[in-house]
Amino acid sequence: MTAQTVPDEDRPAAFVSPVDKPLGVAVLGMGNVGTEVVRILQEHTADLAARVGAPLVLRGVAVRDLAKDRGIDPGLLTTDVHALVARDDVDLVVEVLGGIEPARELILAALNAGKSVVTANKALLAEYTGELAESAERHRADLYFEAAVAGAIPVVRPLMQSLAGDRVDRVIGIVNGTTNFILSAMDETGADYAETLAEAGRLGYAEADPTADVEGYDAAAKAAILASLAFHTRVTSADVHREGISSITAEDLATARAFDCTVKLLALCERVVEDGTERISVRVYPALLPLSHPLARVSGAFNAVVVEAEAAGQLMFYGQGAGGGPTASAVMGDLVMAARNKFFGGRGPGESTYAKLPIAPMGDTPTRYHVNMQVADRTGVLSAVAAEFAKNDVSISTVRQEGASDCARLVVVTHRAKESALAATVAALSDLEIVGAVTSVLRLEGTSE
Ligand SMILES: NC(=O)C1=CN([C@@H]2O[C@H](COP(=O)(O)OP(=O)(O)OC[C@H]3O[C@@H](n4cnc5c(N)ncnc54)[C@H](O)[C@@H]3O)[C@@H](O)[C@H]2O)C=CC1
Ligand SMILES: N[C@@H](CC=O)C(=O)O
Ligand code: NA
Repeated sequence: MTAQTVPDEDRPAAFVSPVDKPLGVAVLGMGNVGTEVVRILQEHTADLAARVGAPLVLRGVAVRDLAKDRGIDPGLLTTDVHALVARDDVDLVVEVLGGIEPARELILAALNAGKSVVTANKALLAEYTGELAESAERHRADLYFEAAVAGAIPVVRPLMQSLAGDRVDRVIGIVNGTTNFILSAMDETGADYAETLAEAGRLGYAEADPTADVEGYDAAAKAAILASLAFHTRVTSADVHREGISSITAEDLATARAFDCTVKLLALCERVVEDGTERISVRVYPALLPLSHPLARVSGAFNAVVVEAEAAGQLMFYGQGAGGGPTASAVMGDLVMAARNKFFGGRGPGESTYAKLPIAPMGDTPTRYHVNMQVADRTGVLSAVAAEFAKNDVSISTVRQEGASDCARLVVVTHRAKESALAATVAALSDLEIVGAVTSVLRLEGTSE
């Protein structure tokens, strides 16, 4: 397939370039995402040229193994990733290698040479956006990363551009496809945790090291990116409270169902105003969600992000958040935008961190809780348990008891309380002679109480 140039007569007069120079693209990495990016670049050459205003020409693809048949001209493949980025005929770099190094130094090398970069690398962005954005700014290049959060779903661009004139108060999302795939399968079919995780790997959803998915690191990186954009404040992974799904049991899912809820791994980014002081809370954990909540119906590898803004109200973004094709769709959207900017001159909006809001410690974060306990079924148990909640100023919403004798199960659902108050309550309950064990504590999100 040959690159096509848009005829001048088909372009608005202001956009006719005197030099119809093609734009050179380097793709770094040919795994799940890179393979799809290369396919789209090669199969949709004419459409892309028309949308950019100039042909996009693939100059090379960095791989680790030259011998592997990848269905493209082997002359495009190279293991010398640094030399590929440095080529004079490369104007735009797509980084889909993953990991911190060499991705970081390659992106910096590209930006320092004035080349625009599109990356899907949330792990890198959640640590180094500051350094990368500064280099992009200094060298008048674009740094785009729609694919880094919720794959194909447009959420970075809406936060950065569409909502630039509004005030975002809250972002709550399911932003990890692998864990949503696992939790949905465990909930809907009682599927086995380990087998479902392996299937997520086969389908191209899981990270190279799936610990990043199941322990919440991937969602925490995405939460850091979302919070930075939403609150105009630099937030890194270290600022995010993180818990994964590896401790979620079939019993937790059954309890959730008994309360008309399900369990989802949520990323929550909130503006918290207390005594006139504004802070932000950014956290990732598995939580109960009422089945009536729109995020409760998001199943499989799908992602969804709900944004609440002062003037816009509630917005919901939904779609495929993982997999080679959906992620490549977001990469290609960014690539077309970055290429248009290169061709016509100008840049897209860059990082905005002017607000510099402080991060609220997790202990100060208020939410609701389901506290599951094993108790003795004796007179006075309920009042003793209730007294510990009251002592710590944690108000009880409902109590449910199942079973009898020494292995009765008590589930206490609270109203909103601070994490530190709940932790003190749980410690006190565990010391009570009538409480055998506090078997699980799950947060309850998405209710108005
Ligand atoms: N797979 C998905 O659903 C999504 C992935 N992402 C991100 O996209 C990036 C790529 O993800 P995948 O394609 O799934 O990963 P992958 O592991 O399938 O592909 C990465 C490829 O880069 C190659 N590579 C790594 N270092 C290299 C080096 N120094 N030189 C040459 N080749 C090198 C690897 O051999 C591998 O083929 C990651 O940052 C990931 O977090 C983002 C959103 C969704
Ligand atoms: N491993 C990630 C891939 C997309 O970001 C996920 O499962 O969501
Ligand atoms: Na996205």
